[in-house]
Amino acid sequence: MGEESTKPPMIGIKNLRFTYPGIDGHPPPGSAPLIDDFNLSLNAGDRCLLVGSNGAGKTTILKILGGKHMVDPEMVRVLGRSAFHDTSLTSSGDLSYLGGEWRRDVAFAGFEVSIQMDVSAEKMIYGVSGIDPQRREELIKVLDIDLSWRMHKSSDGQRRRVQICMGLLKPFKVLLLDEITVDLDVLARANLLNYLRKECEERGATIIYATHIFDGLENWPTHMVYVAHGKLQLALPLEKVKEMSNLSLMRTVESWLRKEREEDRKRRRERKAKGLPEYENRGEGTRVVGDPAKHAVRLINNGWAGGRLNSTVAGEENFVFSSNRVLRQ
Ligand SMILES: Nc1ncnc2c1ncn2[C@@H]1O[C@H](COP(=O)(O)OP(=O)(O)OP(=O)(O)O)[C@@H](O)[C@H]1O
Repeated sequence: MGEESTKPPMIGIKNLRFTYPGIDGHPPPGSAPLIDDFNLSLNAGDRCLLVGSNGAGKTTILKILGGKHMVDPEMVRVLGRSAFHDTSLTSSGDLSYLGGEWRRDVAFAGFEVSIQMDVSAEKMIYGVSGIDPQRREELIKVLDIDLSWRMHKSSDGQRRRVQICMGLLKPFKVLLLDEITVDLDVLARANLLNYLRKECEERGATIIYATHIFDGLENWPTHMVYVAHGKLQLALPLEKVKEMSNLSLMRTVESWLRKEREEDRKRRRERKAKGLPEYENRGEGTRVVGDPAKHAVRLINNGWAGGRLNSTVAGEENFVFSSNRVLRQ
């Protein structure tokens, strides 16, 4: 992907290695990296499907690219810049990340807002300043948004359309989509996919889309990236994937995941036969602090910024939720 091009890639990942940090910002001792030896390069116009089984590391990779997790700036470049360190990438709208959370970090009324508050779709969408009115009208039409929808009373699909619209208002150069079309109806999803294809073909935008849903995607991507256990398994142009397999995209991915599961099972059986634990230690992102003989506390990195998550873990005692400087929402 892009090896033959002389232009710098829109997205460049080089020897990426990442472990979720413990409370002190360091990986838990003895843990294997969650993402390891990951390399990928994407050019303008590329539309890349990121596939893999649950827990493979897709969201983690997208969050790293979206500047939400800190890594060595040389490992991940977006538009030639480090997404974590160069916050102007996201504030300018050049880099847009759309994930499953009901939150948009667009500058609306000057701060991050929840998309579930008592406010109209119109206020949300028109509250973003510096937007080309023609682009805004087109997005409202593509996503078939009724501007009078009240966000706290909308359906999940309606709210999702507004969220997607807000994420696309600025003419992004790189768009990271973490399965956000699950709530959309068939028409909204098809229209959105067409719009995104057009953005790549006409404006040279680059998109990575992590998904488990292959409806309407048969000829949508230009590239396929398959990740398993945080490691890159395949990164190929779509036509190469089609040469390798005459199955549909969904069946092709299914066959990869089946093979992966069989290999996992075999590996676990072998580990067990050797008297080793079935599962390797990949690090939980938790760490015990204090004197265990007294009242040691297990600190949990829950991936949320401080004070934003009100939650308890039923049945667990001596647990303290905390956040970490190197993780952003
Ligand atoms: N904040 C966190 N701290 C520690 N570990 C985490 C954190 N978030 C995710 N993980 C772990 O990282 C691994 C990869 O998770 P990730 O969400 O990237 O997978 P995914 O491929 O997106 O999965 P899915 O298809 O289920 O969305 C999982 O084993 C998960 O438990």
